[in-house]
Amino acid sequence: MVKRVPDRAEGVVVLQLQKVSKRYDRDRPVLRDINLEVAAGERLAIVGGNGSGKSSLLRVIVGLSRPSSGTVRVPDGAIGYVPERFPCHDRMSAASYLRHLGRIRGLSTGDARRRADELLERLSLVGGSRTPLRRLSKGNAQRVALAQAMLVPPRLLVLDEPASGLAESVHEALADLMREASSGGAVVFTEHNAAFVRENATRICTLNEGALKAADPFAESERSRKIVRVEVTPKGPETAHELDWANMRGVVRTQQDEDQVVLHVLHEHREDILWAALQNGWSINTVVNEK
Ligand SMILES: Nc1ncnc2c1ncn2[C@@H]1O[C@H](COP(=O)(O)OP(=O)(O)OP(=O)(O)O)[C@@H](O)[C@H]1O
Repeated sequence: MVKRVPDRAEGVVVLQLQKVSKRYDRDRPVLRDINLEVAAGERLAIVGGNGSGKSSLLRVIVGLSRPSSGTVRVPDGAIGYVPERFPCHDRMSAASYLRHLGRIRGLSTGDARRRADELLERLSLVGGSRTPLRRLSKGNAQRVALAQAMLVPPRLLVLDEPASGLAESVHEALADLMREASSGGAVVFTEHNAAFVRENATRICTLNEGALKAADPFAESERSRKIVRVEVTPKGPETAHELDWANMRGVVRTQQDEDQVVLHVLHEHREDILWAALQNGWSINTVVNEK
């Protein structure tokens, strides 16, 4: 059952799940008796392994999938949703698509155009806003998906792995949009990029065996696991390939330090990261244990 929460005041609960379970066919439940409250101002990250049910939970929240049992209460205002893969096979350009959607969502033609242009500029759509949707790369389609979710300020913004498919150069713009959304509502997102979660979530929950628990697994993993500091530099613009270090498995944090990139890497992934650097024409300057 899906109900609407009428209260629009700041700080109040905008999303509430009560004993929500989901099973596909006769399989064992993907979600079991999930209770969750998210208040305005929060940016909640749901983390968990592959297949743990994160996307299923988000689809239940936005109403694309019905819970097998339990109640989902959503806010009265707009809900913005960005799926893991944004299907865009249309010949329409990104700008026209967003303008049309803006009109459908109640904006005037001028406001829809201005908001679409502003969002595409903030998200640095590569190739320009006149490119037909079906010619967009996955990362650029993801930028249009984010823009459509933010056309009208959503009361609840739901993002399925927003950073993973996006170039690191756009992560700050993404984080900015998430802060903007949580200033007037709440954000719920899933993400495999640990550094992005740590920097942008105000709260973290883990999904495991269908159960949702409050946790900060990254703080815990950093306390209990060995971190290695690896400093790398590209050998030269012609020889080194650009690498998306922050999205690599085992990298918990990255920093730019003049011309070198400082990587904080989980010890067990150290060899993979060093191998990736060497394979892609990067020099390894330092490798030291952090503790
Ligand atoms: N429409 C569906 N019909 C049947 N089974 C499904 C459906 N959608 C998801 N599942 C199954 O439910 C389980 C959870 O899938 P889900 O995509 O929600 O996990 P996830 O945590 O988002 O995974 P990932 O991190 O790999 O994206 C998986 O076993 C998946 O195969």
